Amino acid sequence: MEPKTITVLGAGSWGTALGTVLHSNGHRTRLWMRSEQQAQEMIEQRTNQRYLPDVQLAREIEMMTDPERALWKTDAVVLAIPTQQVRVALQTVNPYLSPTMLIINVAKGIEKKSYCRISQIVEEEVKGASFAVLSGPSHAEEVARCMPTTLVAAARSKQIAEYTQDLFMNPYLRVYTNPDVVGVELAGALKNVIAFGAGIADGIGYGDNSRAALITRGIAEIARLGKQMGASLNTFAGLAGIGDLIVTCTSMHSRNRRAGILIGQGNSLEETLAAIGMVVEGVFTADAAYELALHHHVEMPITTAIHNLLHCHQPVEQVVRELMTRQRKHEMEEVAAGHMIEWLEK
Ligand SMILES: NC(=O)c1ccc[n+]([C@@H]2O[C@H](COP(=O)([O-])OP(=O)(O)OC[C@H]3O[C@@H](n4cnc5c(N)ncnc54)[C@H](O)[C@@H]3O)[C@@H](O)[C@H]2O)c1
Ligand SMILES: O=P(O)(O)OC[C@H](O)CO
Repeated sequence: MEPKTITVLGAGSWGTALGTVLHSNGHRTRLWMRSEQQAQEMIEQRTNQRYLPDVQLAREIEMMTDPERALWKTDAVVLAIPTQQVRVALQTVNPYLSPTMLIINVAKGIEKKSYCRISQIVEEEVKGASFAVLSGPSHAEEVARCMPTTLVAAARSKQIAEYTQDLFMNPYLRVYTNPDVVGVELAGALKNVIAFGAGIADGIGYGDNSRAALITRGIAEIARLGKQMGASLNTFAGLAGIGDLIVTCTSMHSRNRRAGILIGQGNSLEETLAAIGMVVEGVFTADAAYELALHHHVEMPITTAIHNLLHCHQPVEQVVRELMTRQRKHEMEEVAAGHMIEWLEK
């Protein structure tokens, strides 16, 4: 691929890490951020001390706060902004976007109140924009250190998915394509809620059995909602689905898991978010996920439990007891629905 000009909106941990990837792939890379002070520090120190310390940033990566300069003749715009801020950020830069620019979202969440996925926010805010989503098991701390990582680039058009794949793919970052935008977006957003729950279980002092249960039953309920919303079930068995859920439920890099651990240890939500100091998407998406489940008449017991814990202030012990003592169930949906599988009479 010919070198392109790429603007990353948001210089947190993920935006900065992806900036290093794009630069090492030979693209002209610009990082746009709100804070003049942060931009100056990054220009002078060639590091992102707050969000990704100890990672050296190449001299050629440009840091800036002026949206007009950041978006001047750019080929693609990477949205690396926390979900709840994406709309306002797009409104800020909108006058400088052009219809030829591809918008690639890398944030993982669902907007509160509107219950919009990011592709829907982009559709509303930037009419006619081409869109792709890049997701999968990928902690910034490892990608920025060139540790082998796999991702999924999803777009409705094969050409856009492959263009996104080519922009990011390199010997340490392997990117697959997928046509299922809805599935990839939902998988990335909803796994954060489950990972927050897995962290809570760890914080309480529960063991590996509990974590495995949350991962397995977590992907089952994510896929159930996804299917109802038109996603492909295969997506949930892939990198953006079970792959990302595994890494987020098990890694000490995970902001969602670490936040859950602090809650499980008895800290308040306020203390927890302040201690993490970066976005904990699962906390903000839990609400929207709960509402979507209600709207689509889909059972999502773990997500509901997290929602109740966060918003109905139910004590953790009560939430766990309620989850474990629900009505007994079949594991397979087909059996639960009375289809397939012949049981022996005795
Ligand atoms: N960190 C990771 O490893 C990782 C990996 C994959 C996906 N993601 C996703 O990427 C998104 C960003 O996560 P992160 O970890 O980089 O978050 P972060 O908390 O490290 O950084 C967020 C950045 O966005 C900036 N920001 C917030 N509101 C803004 C606005 N209105 N305009 C401009 N900038 C704004 C903040 O100043 C900050 O620099 C999240 O949705 C997250 O789920 C993160
Ligand atoms: O650190 P987290 O929990 O926000 O997760 C980051 C990525 O989504 C992992 O793939």
